Parts: sequence; structure tokens; C-alpha cells
Amino acid sequence: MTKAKTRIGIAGIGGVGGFVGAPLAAYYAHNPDLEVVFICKGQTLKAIEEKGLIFRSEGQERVVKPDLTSDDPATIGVLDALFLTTKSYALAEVLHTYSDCIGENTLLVPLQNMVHAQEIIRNVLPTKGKVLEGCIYVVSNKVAPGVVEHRGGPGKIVIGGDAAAAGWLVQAVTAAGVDLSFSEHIQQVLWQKFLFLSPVAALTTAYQKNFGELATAEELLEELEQMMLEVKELAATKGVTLTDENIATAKALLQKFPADAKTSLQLDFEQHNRNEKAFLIDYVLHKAAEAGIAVPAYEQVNKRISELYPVLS
Ligand SMILES: NC(=O)C1=CN([C@@H]2O[C@H](COP(=O)(O)OP(=O)(O)OC[C@H]3O[C@@H](n4cnc5c(N)ncnc54)[C@H](OP(=O)(O)O)[C@@H]3O)[C@@H](O)[C@H]2O)C=CC1
Ligand SMILES: CC(C)(CO)C(=O)C(=O)O
Repeated sequence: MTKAKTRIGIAGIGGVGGFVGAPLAAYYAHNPDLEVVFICKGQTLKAIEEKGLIFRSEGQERVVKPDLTSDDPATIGVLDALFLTTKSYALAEVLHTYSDCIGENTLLVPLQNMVHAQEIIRNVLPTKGKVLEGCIYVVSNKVAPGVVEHRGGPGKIVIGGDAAAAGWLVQAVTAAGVDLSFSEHIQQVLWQKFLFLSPVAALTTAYQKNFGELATAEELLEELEQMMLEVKELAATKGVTLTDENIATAKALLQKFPADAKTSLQLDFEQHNRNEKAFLIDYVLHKAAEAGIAVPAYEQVNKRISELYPVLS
């Protein structure tokens, strides 16, 4: 009897999905044992079917074609692992749509910028699949449907959860040249990233400042520190200890981005796109209220965003 192929899906071929999917599809092209499936829709699906995924990184461009590109759950079938790389607001919808592609043992790997992907996944799929929470350190953007540009950052993925279940995936993905590692302390990793991203995304949006402008605005840096302290207090209620050193590291990270770069939250508000505020800011406000923690800096920044963008927030 022939052994069934191992099947890895990537749902959402934008900045992050393209960054993860391109090396996987290239490395496993025509592989007898492992199949890579791009799950995408509309213009992106059409572009990749016609021309392949165009992926640019470090001055080089390559065109990759996965074994299958589809938006149809029946055609896709059951997957052994599924990277979830849509924006946070589309996560629940994707899980509903592709529920039939998720079996009891399918590894679900959310890479969104948030700390509660597991909660969202379990709301939609109470028992199906095995959740490996994760995050990615990269700047990679969709520049057109089916065209993704890796602009910087280490491109490092960290996942965690059931180590025994994750073993084969870590091996398969790293073999393709993707920097993916397993952490026994994934909650710590997720909150450490959130400690940077949530306040920085909020402040850049509220004050319409890019990374460089925020890094040199004394009064905003004080507000940044205050917001980080509020995240630290909230993390503690979840059993995660963030230290003053973590805060110093998060603040220093601000200098590592190109001065003229903007956070995607700021860009989404400016461009009147749907945005991830619910996951980056509102989450902190709600959970702090539930835990009885005061978060005045978050409240002030949230108020400013609501005044600036009354329709979008
Ligand atoms: N970009 C980055 O550098 C980083 C992003 N992140 C986080 O990663 C997540 C993804 O961000 P990013 O890659 O930038 O987002 P993008 O908007 O570039 O990509 C998301 C992709 O998901 C697709 N999508 C949405 N709904 C569906 C669906 N139902 N079925 C199939 N595909 C779907 C979108 O397709 P369509 O365009 O057709 O709607 C789009 O191509 C976010 O949470 C972000 O905060 C984290 C670190 C870095
Ligand atoms: C800061 C950045 C580009 C890198 O992680 C990001 O994730 C965002 O702006 O949402």
C-alpha cells in the first residue's frame, strides 16, 4: 500500500503567507511525500493559478507554484498542518470555511499578531485539530495579488504547544530553509512580541507618526513606557511574567525599523482598510476591565484613535 502524502496548507497568501509558503512550495515541488497547498481567494487565487506566486526577497525574485492552489474545501481535503496567515479578523471565518480540511490531528499554526489565537480557534473548533500557537518576526508585504515582497526582519517563526505533535512539522519546515523553532514557553514569546507591537501600533496610529518619528518624540516615549507597563500588568494576570528588561528590549526594538516605516495598523487606518485594532488595543481594554486593572494610557490612546477615525474604530 502506498503511504499518503503529508499535506501542509497555508491559508492566506499575503505578506506572511507568501513568506512562509514560497520556500515551502519551492523546496517540496514534485516531492513524492509532501504536498504544499495554498489556500487563497479572488484575485490572489487567479494570479497564482495563472503565474505562480512571485516572491521577492533580498533583491531576488522567484516564482513558485505549489502542488495545489484553491479556495474549495472539497478540493483541498484534509490537511496534516495548516498555517493560518490571514489578518486576525479573518481567522474565525477561515476556520469556519475550511473546517472540513481540519481533522482530529491537523496541526493549526496561527501566526497573527495577537495573544489569544488559541481562544478564537477553540471558539470555532472546540475540539478539532491541535493548536500550535506561534508568531513571526518579519516585515513582508503583499504588493499586488500573488506578489509578495520580504522587506526585512529576521524572518523567524516561533511555535509552541504539543512538542511531540509538532516535531515532524518543525523538521519539514526547517528543511525548506524557513527559520522555525519550537519554544516550551510560547505564551512568554507571544506576550513579549505583544509588549512591543500593541503599544507601538496604537501610538503610531493615534499620533500619526512613523517609527522614526515615534522613536524621537520624548513625550510619546513616556506614553509608550506607560502602555508597556500596562501590558506587563495584564500579562501577569495570564501567568506571564514580563520583566523591566523585556520592556527595555521592546523599546530598543523601535530603532531597528526603518525610520520611514509605518505599522500595519497605522497604514490600515490611513487607507480606510479593515484593521486589527480589536486584537491589538480593544483586547487589552476588555481584558484589563475584566481583571480590574487600570489602563489609563491605553484608554487615552484609544480615545484619540476613535476621535481621529470615528467610522473605523
Ligand atoms: N506583514 C508582516 O510583515 C507581518 C504581519 N504579521 C501579522 O500576520 C497576519 C497576516 O498579516 P499580513 O500577511 O500582513 O496580511 P495580508 O493582508 O498581507 O495577507 C492576508 C491574506 O489573507 C487572505 N485572506 C483573507 N481571508 C481569506 C479567506 N477567507 N480565504 C483565503 N485567504 C484569505 C487575504 O486575501 P485577500 O487579499 O484576497 O483578502 C490576504 O492575501 C496579521 O495578523 C499581521 O498582524 C505579523 C508579523 C509581520
Ligand atoms: C511591526 C511589524 C511590521 C513587524 O512585526 C508588524 O507586524 C505590524 O506593523 O503589524
